[in-house]
Amino acid sequence: MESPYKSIAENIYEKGYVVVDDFISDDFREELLQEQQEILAHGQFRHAGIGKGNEFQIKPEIRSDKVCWMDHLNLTPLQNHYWNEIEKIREKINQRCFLGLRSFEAHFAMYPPGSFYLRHLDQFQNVKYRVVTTILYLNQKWEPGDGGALRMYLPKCEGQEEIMDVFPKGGRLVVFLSGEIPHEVLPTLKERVSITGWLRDIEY
Ligand SMILES: O=C(O)CCC(=O)C(=O)O
Ligand SMILES: [Fe+2]
Repeated sequence: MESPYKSIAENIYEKGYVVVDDFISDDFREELLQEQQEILAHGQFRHAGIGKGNEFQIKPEIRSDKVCWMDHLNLTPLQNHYWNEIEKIREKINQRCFLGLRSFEAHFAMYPPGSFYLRHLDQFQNVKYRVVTTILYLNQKWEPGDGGALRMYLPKCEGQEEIMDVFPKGGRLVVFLSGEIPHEVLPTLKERVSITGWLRDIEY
């Protein structure tokens, strides 16, 4: 079988996004979820905001998730394993797409019941170093009735868009071009846990 990393890079090159099921094993997903729950229990999650630097604002009417950033200089063993998986994607994307990706940033995200994130692009308006978004879902089970889909607006010819809804099924990885694919998180009925990361064209 073709390596998932190479196939991710090929899909990013051809269409700008890809959804990969079972990107990680169920054991690894469960361990990451447990780590997230411990961090949450220690009160280390914060209300997420929008914008960068002086533009940063907490706006619950736009996004109502909570996040905990990973520290790339101080990763736990599990976070390091996750980082290494993303590193393999970074290498393949650079080889195939010449995007000059140099670094990565990531946070755990937790959407409490009733929360959402309205339509947006992941590139900031003032600084555009986020080039590729990666989202890995950690919930054990997800039913369509639980809501919380990631809705992507895929650009088509003549300004048209195609809507694609992706459920946050555990172990599923979604990768897309941060500056090109608008997306939103539809209101979730259940606690929704993920790791969101961005491959960047700047050094640490
Ligand atoms: O969790 C998701 O499905 C998307 C999250 C997102 O769009 C973001 O954090 O920028
Ligand atoms: Fe986003």
